[in-house]
Amino acid sequence: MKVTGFELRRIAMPLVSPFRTSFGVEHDRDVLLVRAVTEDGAEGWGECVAMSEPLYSSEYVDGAAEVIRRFLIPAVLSLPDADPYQVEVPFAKIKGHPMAKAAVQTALLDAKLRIAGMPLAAHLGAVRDRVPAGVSVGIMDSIPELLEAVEGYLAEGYLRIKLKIQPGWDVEPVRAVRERFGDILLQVDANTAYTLADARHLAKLDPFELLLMEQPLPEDDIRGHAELAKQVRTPICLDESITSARAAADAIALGATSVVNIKPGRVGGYLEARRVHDVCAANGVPVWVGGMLETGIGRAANVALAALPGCVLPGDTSASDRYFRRDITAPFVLADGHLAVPTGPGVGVDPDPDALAEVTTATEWIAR
Ligand SMILES: O=C(O)CCC(=O)N[C@@H](C(=O)O)c1ccccc1
Repeated sequence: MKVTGFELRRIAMPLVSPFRTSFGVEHDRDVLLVRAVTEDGAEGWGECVAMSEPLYSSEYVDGAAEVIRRFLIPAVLSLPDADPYQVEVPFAKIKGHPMAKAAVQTALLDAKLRIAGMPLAAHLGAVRDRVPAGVSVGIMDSIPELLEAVEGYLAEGYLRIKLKIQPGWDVEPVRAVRERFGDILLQVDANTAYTLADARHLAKLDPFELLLMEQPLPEDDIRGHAELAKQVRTPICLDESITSARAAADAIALGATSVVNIKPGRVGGYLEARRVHDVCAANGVPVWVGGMLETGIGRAANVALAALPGCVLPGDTSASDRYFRRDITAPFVLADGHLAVPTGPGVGVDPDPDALAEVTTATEWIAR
């Protein structure tokens, strides 16, 4: 597949409500989209999930744009065949920047699959035509406000609730939700906010029968998570720590995780995400697909990934209106608590030109 060039397009997507985590509050998304254009006029889209600031991981959107512009696109254009599998060779020589790499690789994968007329879900090995939807609920100013938000999401049909937690907002909110809503599927996400010294406190979550406790400790504290797993009954799920299939194998072998959140942007793309899925499946470790507040482009690809056999828990694949008043693609809409897996070639959705124009803040074309 010959690529004539790439478009880097920045869009500003206001969130329907502020989204607060242990590392900050998001009011809008400054998203970088990558569009690959091939010689015969086909195109493919990739969404970079890096946030505006390096708070979830070391990447941030301006930095990702620079790495894509200076290093990743030249690496692709230097290849005789801009194949998404083959770009992993020159990309491996560039250290880090998985979200930037994922955006470029996904644009190439989308183009290749559109040309072949193959849906991404089929290419990845999907076994379902719809996936159960979970929803992520941010840290709130009060417990009544939290209960109102959870009640609304359950009324919409979400099948799993994930509560963001941090020191000072953990046991009480979980207790309140469990007492109010009974035995719903419920889990928590700490985004690295605790240390091993908090083990006894985190064990206070055990009576609430949570599905999992996500990333309680810093992303590089694998030993700490293995130690914590011996002190709490709630299953540990890693997110930020799982940067590759090898990292997943190591964390599993060391007893640091018993569930894995797969995020393609965090591991460098959907091809490595499938490898993480396969390593976890080989070890009997359940996985689910996390989210980074994606637009319909990234959301479509995540829903395809969530249809793989090992994805046995509802993911953070929520409906578009969880975050956006108007998505740049046809909105993903909850149906009986599920999202339909796109059936079109590639990621299976296209940006609506008018919606895209409305939110575009910058665009640049980078050619051979
Ligand atoms: O539904 C979604 O897309 C968001 C799910 C979610 O909570 N993402 C969290 C996370 O740490 O997993 C996040 C929020 C903000 C920024 C980055 C990540």
